[in-house]
Amino acid sequence: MEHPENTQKEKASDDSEWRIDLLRNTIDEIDEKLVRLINERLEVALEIGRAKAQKGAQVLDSAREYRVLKRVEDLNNGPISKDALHQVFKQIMAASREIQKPHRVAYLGPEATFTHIAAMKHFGRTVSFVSQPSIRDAFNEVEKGSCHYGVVPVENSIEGAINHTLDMFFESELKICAEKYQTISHDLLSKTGTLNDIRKIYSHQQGFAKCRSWLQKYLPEVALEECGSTASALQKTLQTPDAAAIASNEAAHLYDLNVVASRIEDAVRNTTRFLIIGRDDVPRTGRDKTSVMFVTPHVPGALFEVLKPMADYSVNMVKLESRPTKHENWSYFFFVDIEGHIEDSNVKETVEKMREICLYMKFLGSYPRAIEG
Ligand SMILES: O=C(O)C(=O)C[C@]1(C(=O)O)C=C[C@@H](O)C=C1
Repeated sequence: MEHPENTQKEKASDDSEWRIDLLRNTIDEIDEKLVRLINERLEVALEIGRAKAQKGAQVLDSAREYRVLKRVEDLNNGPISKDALHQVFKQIMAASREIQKPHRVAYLGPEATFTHIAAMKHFGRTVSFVSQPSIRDAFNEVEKGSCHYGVVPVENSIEGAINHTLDMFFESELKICAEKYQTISHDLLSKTGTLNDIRKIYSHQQGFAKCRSWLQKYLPEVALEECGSTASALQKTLQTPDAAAIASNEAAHLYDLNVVASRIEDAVRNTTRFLIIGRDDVPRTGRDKTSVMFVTPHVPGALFEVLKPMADYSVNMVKLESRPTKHENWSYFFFVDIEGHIEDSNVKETVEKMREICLYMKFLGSYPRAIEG
């Protein structure tokens, strides 16, 4: 005779299976509605695209996208997290842009670098991303029109400014259309996702340097093989079941790998700020940043005089950076980020006053202020 406890367990398991099937039917019904609604939304976006094409307006409207994200965030009562909701809507809006007009985005490569990750997070995955060998190439691709936007790093919270990017703004007519903060953190990724399976680790030399203590503590016997890029470390890991790669968490999705361990770097995590460069004038959102570059006259107190209008018009400066002009010894370009949009009267007045005092001044763009993290 069968043990009564066993029959009870079997019955409970049958019940659960039946319940899961039922709930999955409900999910299928919801998915049907979602697909219909997403396509309905895309039809409307297509109409907007036609209207934009008629009046010669650009496809991407960062200010509108910001407002859409803010609105759905305010509507949300959970359980979906704010981040997950943002990701869903960013993908939907990327699909809208794609059917309005497919975009190409140049980024400082190679593939799977943090610039690539930041670009994908900003634009969504449906855009075509074109890897570039240098910051100059990323600017050039957008300037000659083969890409709509470029994504380049501009500063790191620990290592400071990325000088190549700042210097390019002197030569280039491109503007800053948006900014994106990306946490720089390393994960260990493998096919199985299990620490005990790992016999070899592939990484770019920087990955090994940044994660030395963790590797020594948890995988002291494992062979380390340096690769020319994170992309090649990931490719090799895909082909080697007992290997792992050091890369960003997002690279796990990109290469269909599993996370063995997260945040394995020795030092505190740092953040890089990336700029989205293009030709657009971005409308005001009410939560913006404006960037300008200038050269002051060579007289005592000149920098003080140039910055004074900010105090006079109550404008908050959030960054000041300097770079040699390379035309004359000890002469500098200053880069300033201030809060507000060039259409805000106090920002406009400030920039105009500054322009009167400066030897050279260039407006680099007003764009929505990004949230760190
Ligand atoms: O509102 C627009 O301008 C649209 O084209 C629609 C939409 C969206 O999907 O919500 C798509 C692209 C724009 O960047 C902004 C918003």
